[in-house]
Amino acid sequence: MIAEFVGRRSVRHPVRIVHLGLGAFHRAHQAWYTERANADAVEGWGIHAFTGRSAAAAEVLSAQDDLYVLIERGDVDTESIIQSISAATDGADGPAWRAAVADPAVAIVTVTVTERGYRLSTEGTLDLLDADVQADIALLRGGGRPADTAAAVTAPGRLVDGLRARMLAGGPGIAVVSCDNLADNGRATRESVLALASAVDRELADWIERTVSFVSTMVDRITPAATAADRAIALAATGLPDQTPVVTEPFSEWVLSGDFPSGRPAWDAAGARFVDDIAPYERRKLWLLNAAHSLLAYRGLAAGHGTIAGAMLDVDCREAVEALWEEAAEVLPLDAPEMNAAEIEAALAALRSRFANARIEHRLSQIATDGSHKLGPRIIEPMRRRREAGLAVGTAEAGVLAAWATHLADDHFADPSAEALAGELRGLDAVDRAGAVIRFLAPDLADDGSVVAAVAAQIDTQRTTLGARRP
Ligand SMILES: NC(=O)c1ccc[n+]([C@@H]2O[C@H](COP(=O)([O-])OP(=O)(O)OC[C@H]3O[C@@H](n4cnc5c(N)ncnc54)[C@H](O)[C@@H]3O)[C@@H](O)[C@H]2O)c1
Ligand SMILES: O=P(O)(O)OC[C@@H](O)[C@@H](O)[C@H](O)[C@H](O)CO
Repeated sequence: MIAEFVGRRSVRHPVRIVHLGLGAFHRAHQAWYTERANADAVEGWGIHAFTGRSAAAAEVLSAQDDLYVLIERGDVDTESIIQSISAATDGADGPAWRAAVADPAVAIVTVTVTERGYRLSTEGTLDLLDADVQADIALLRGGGRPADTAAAVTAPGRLVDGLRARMLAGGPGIAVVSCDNLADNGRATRESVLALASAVDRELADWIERTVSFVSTMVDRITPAATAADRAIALAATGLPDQTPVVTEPFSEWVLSGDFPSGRPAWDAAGARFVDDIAPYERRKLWLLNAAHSLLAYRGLAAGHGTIAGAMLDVDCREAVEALWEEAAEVLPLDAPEMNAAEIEAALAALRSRFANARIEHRLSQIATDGSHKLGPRIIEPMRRRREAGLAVGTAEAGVLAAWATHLADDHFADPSAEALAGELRGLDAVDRAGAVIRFLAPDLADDGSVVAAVAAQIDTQRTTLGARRP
């Protein structure tokens, strides 16, 4: 262990939460809520965190006694050392994963594996044609003693694998809590897990239906990737040579809906809210914050900006964001106790200030990744709601799809699921590009001529505007 970390831990809580996807966001959000809930608890909750794709994050954290520095960055930085993670392991370690999920003391599995990690098709169901999903089904059908076999590749595969180990061990009920930016993320996780489990073993699928609760959540805390400068700041503030500090904004929100059959930490004491219906909260967040992030990513990159705060200084981008918010607000559901026009105005006021925080360097290139998985819940859903309500297609919403089409056709992009579409887009005129993008993201809207026309018009307008701005 790195010498400076020796003796810095004051407590190691027993593991009662397993996490899949050991990234920055988990450590800024769920681990932070758990840390705060543990502060006043007689019995604390420890997290055993598993990586999603590579072993690196677990190796680095283990070498630091599973401690890290959280830098909350507002007008000034506030650093704290987080101790709620009790162990960190490579998610490809099948036996360790199964043992962790099967442990009867474990009551919760939290998940942050990115939108793409759920392996959903554009219809929002598990993509059974995905080669990795097929490989997981074959692996899990292979039988043998689960403790000995290799790890599943996909997140749904890993969940099914872990839950099967729990079933075989006669384990009690457990809550699976998705913390990714998907619409109705609990239902999406449940359906993916059940689809995969059913393809493996009917008895297992029945056990999951009876025993496992899938909790839906709205999660919010802007957490960009940390930099080398942040490592130096963590060292200066704490004396710890943290190789993996986390930088986040002071704001945070967590709304949860669902059952915890084997208990949970007092996350509510740390500010989380438990509600009956997640939809109003999740739509408010996806349609306002995340939608605006995607707008700024594609339009901001095209205009030469690097960060959210930088793009918000650009009048064209800022006006487009305000227009997008107006379009979304017209169809936001107002049927939760705290959800009314005043609450939406308050959320927008907070967003204007959060997006302007230039000390949070949220790279547009990070947000621009995997648009094919992000634009459905962020842009297509509110656009669909507007059409269902008989409203005109929002020009700002259409503008995000136009900017994405241009991004795919002209720029380097990071979105493996959109590679075929990008090839198709090159060389098409605006109307055909718009049609291809809509057919890809929302086949049900492809016959809506107004949608295609609005996106095509935005492709032309953005080309002209950007052309005029170039020196
Ligand atoms: N960063 C934020 O501001 C923020 C805020 C709210 C929600 N989130 C959610 O958390 C997710 C992760 O964000 P982050 O900042 O921790 O990113 P990160 O890059 O720091 O970590 C991503 C984690 O997901 C895993 N992962 C990536 N692709 C995967 C795949 N295909 N299958 C399984 N695991 C995979 C990685 O191994 C890693 O553990 C986001 O995609 C989003 O859904 C992030
Ligand atoms: O994290 P992603 O890749 O799903 O999306 C990028 C951002 O829009 C997102 O991370 C927000 O910062 C976050 O959802 C804020 O709570």
